[in-house]
Amino acid sequence: MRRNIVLIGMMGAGKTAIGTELARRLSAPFIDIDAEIERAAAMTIPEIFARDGEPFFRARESEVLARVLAGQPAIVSTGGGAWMRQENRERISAQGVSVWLDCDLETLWHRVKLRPTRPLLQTADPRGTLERLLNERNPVYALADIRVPATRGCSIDATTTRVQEAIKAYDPEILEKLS
Ligand SMILES: Nc1ncnc2c1ncn2[C@@H]1O[C@H](COP(=O)(O)OP(=O)(O)O)[C@@H](O)[C@H]1O
Ligand SMILES: O=C(O)C1=C[C@@H](OP(=O)(O)O)[C@@H](O)[C@H](O)C1
Ligand SMILES: [Mg+2]
Repeated sequence: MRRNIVLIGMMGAGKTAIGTELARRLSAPFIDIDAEIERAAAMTIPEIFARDGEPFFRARESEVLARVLAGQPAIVSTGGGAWMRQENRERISAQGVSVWLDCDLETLWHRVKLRPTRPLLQTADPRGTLERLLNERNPVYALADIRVPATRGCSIDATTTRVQEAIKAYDPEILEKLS
């Protein structure tokens, strides 16, 4: 049954911020998959990448996502790479509505450049890495049920309103299941 709202998109697109605000407005549970992984591992995401590597992180990410999607209906914010795995996409599509926060490179870079919390960007050329990932991932993000533009001009508030309206147009019943 499709009963979760699942935010997908690049690092810095606003999945955590918009998910938090959407859940507040709907009085619905909010779950951030990265935060759940950190809680379960009692380590931060950079620590998990440094100690156990990306394949280990991806395996934990899929496990946590499956558990969360099967739990109470919720607003779920994924990490940017979660949607890249087919098994994750299939689970999300079976148990929720996927919402892609589509954001341009300049905006993403502006938001993530000062934060050391994203291990994939700890490279010699982080902006180039972000651009490469964006170009690789955008065609896959485009498979989402709903696309919402999330560029620099739109505040968290305005983007959340757009997400709400897009979900209402796509499947009004899912909002009822959440509240
Ligand atoms: N629409 C927006 N307008 C302004 N700032 C935003 C917007 N969306 C996100 N941010 C800010 O950008 C940063 C990254 O957002 P975050 O929600 O962590 O992105 P993600 O979870 O997709 O990586 C945060 O500091 C957040 O407050
Ligand atoms: O894009 C990615 O592969 C990742 C995005 C991060 O989450 P955010 O998208 O919330 O930054 C986090 O899961 C990890 O650093 C990997
Ligand atoms: Mg996030």
